[in-house]
Amino acid sequence: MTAATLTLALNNLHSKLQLLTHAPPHNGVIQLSEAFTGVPPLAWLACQTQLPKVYWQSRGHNEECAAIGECRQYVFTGPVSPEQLDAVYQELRNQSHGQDTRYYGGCAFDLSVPSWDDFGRARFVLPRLEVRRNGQEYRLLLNLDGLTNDWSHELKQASQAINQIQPARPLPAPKKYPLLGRSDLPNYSRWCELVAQVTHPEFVSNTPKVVLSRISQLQLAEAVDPWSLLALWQGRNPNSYQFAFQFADNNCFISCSPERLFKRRINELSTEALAGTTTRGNSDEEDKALAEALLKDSKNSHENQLVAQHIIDSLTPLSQYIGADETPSLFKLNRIQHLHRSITAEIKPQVNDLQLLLALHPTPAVGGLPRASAMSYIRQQEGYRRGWYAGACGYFGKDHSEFSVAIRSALIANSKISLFAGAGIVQGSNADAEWNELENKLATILSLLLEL
Ligand SMILES: C=C(O[C@@H]1C=C(C(=O)O)C=C[C@H]1O)C(=O)O
Ligand SMILES: [Mg+2]
Repeated sequence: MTAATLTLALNNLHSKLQLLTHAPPHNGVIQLSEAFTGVPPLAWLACQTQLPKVYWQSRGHNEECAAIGECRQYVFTGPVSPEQLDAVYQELRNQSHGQDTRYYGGCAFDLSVPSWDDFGRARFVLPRLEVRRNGQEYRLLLNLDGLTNDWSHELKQASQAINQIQPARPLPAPKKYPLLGRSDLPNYSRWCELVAQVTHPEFVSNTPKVVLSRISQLQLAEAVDPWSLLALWQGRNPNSYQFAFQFADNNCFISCSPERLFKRRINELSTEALAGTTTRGNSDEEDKALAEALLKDSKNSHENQLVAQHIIDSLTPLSQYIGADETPSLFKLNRIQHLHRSITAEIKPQVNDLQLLLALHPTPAVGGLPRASAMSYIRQQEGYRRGWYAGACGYFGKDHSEFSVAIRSALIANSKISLFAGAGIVQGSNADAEWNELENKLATILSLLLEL
């Protein structure tokens, strides 16, 4: 049997909805699914008019999802405790009734401080409609809330969502934008002060690592299309995650992050320590020399080792078994290369995704060590709100869950784009070299946006 086109799949969903007119089959989420021939998910999503919009592509490109609208949404704008998150998480689990439902979303870098408007400190969406690709197979999914006390309204909403689907058009051609202004916070001189403070021997003896970061706000001459920009970014770093969250008009968070927070398949967990950075060479020879120097460098090895050890310590109480690469290998990106250690674990049967998320996030790759003192320093000294930058973004599902660390990311509001970059500061860090590391981490996105 050949799979249906998108139009046919939408019609089939409509027909399935008609069969549910009288009552929901059970008191949970009801998921309708149709196989179809597929559409390019990012281009399709760019054309949709319903919010929120969520895009997710796994590292390795095997899984991709474009989702729109909401069947349910959980937003925490104020202070949120692990207990509150757990209560919501348990509710979601109980409603899935064995179906392949996914809650997409994320949490801010620091749950204890205000996040960005429109995003919240933590936010998870069960989308109304999803295009999901697994390898070459596409499915169109529709979620319905069977717990509602107005089922006919729920059906009407779902049917409207189907009717409002727009056909996919190709993404606008890539273009460069004239730069009207740029501001960095912290600026270079403040950065030097901060690095001096956190590398002071007395400070280091209590807090061996703090990941300091910077927001670079660019004012461009025209509005940026987040979807085209993400597609370009994806082309440059295919071995990264790509994701986007848009909850309000003209405010979209995109990321092309190399870093996995965790991936769970039933009880098999994969995570990693990605920390330690150098540039790429202009020739194979130079690239190899830079790689070898990175592998030998004690400051970079220390950055990576602290992350690996902390992840192992945090996961040990939650795992039956845990294993990690003893020595780092290289993770190469378009303009930089990192040190990387894989960590795998078999988690204990009663351990859930929320426990994993809270145990791991934020890792010392983006926060520091010990977590509490590094976070407290960042909160007091960094001077801007990180919001979802360096937060955890991804999805919770039944058998599969995956989260990435939202670095190499940008917040786009029309012609204003905020870029973020951080660097792990440890004993032996030099302010100039770390400032250059920030620049190197922005090199790919800047080369896509600006005529350089
Ligand atoms: C914090 C960022 O990256 C992190 C810091 C790194 C480092 O200092 O070497 C490397 C990878 C990430 O763990 C970022 O890109 O914003
Ligand atoms: Mg570094």
